[in-house]
Amino acid sequence: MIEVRDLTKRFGGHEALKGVSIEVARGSVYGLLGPNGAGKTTLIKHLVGVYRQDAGTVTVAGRPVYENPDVKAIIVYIPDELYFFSPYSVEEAARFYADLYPGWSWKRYEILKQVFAIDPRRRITRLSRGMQKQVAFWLGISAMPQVMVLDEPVDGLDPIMRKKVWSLVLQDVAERETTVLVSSHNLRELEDVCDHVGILHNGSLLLERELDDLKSDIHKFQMAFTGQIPEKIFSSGTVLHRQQKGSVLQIVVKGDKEKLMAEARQAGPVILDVLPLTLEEVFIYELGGRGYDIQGVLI
Ligand SMILES: Nc1ncnc2c1ncn2[C@@H]1O[C@H](COP(=O)(O)OP(=O)(O)OP(=O)(O)O)[C@@H](O)[C@H]1O
Repeated sequence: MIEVRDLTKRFGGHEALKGVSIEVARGSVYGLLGPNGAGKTTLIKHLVGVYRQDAGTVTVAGRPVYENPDVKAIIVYIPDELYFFSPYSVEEAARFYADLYPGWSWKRYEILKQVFAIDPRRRITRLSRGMQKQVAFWLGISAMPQVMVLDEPVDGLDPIMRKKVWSLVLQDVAERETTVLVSSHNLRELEDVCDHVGILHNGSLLLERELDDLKSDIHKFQMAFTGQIPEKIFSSGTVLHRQQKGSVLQIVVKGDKEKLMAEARQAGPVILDVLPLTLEEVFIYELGGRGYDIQGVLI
């Protein structure tokens, strides 16, 4: 649904994107992670047709986005810094959206009134930042888009509203196969909602993976030994991390779980556990193994 190929963007002498390629299939949620200045917003602004690329291609539903109103009519963009026309009430903004988006549903708008509980006669610019974000989702979801592009979407929302907003978006993904690209600094926020993630750093994609895969081929073994801890336990996988405390060994290995389990048993531990890994740990070990200090890349 979303296809970005070798995207390059320069601002004066600064190369903000250096040949980035990503693909987001219909009905999936792609998380774009990266520290400040990595290029997330720049990439997003290409996806929604604000910027024209210096090189590469950017297509949504098979068509270029830049200067293409037909494609823009299927995309809802919720930016980090919201902008609303100052005299508009929620109701007036809804009428504006209804004209802009062919898929707009007044029925949905009415249903979502109960969720957001904001008086639609209120002028949007007089609402708090978090309430303005809620209005952006209220209108965005009512527009029935095929694609949602969300830049730091839940920043400024309280925890209950974060959950509500994500559940509405994910419901749309499940029922209407909406395609979502979401940017964030926060790995934990994305862990529960994305099925793919990409890490952008200094204008390049460091890593791009399917979450299930990412978690399924890295394993953390905890073993306790009565005697000497063997130097080498695994011969089939790649050891990403090893920590020994007294008689307990924690070892993070990439490889086939069954084979690794057999090798671990062979070493003769008195206790053997496979511990669950968070996405953050997976990234720490994956990128650490490639010479990156993840702490400097993500929070
Ligand atoms: N309009 C612009 N003119 C000049 N430089 C820009 C412009 N927009 C972005 N940049 C530069 O491009 C780089 C990427 O910026 P971008 O806003 O895409 O990062 P980001 O990953 O979204 O960061 P953040 O997490 O802080 O929002 C930065 O070095 C930034 O200074």
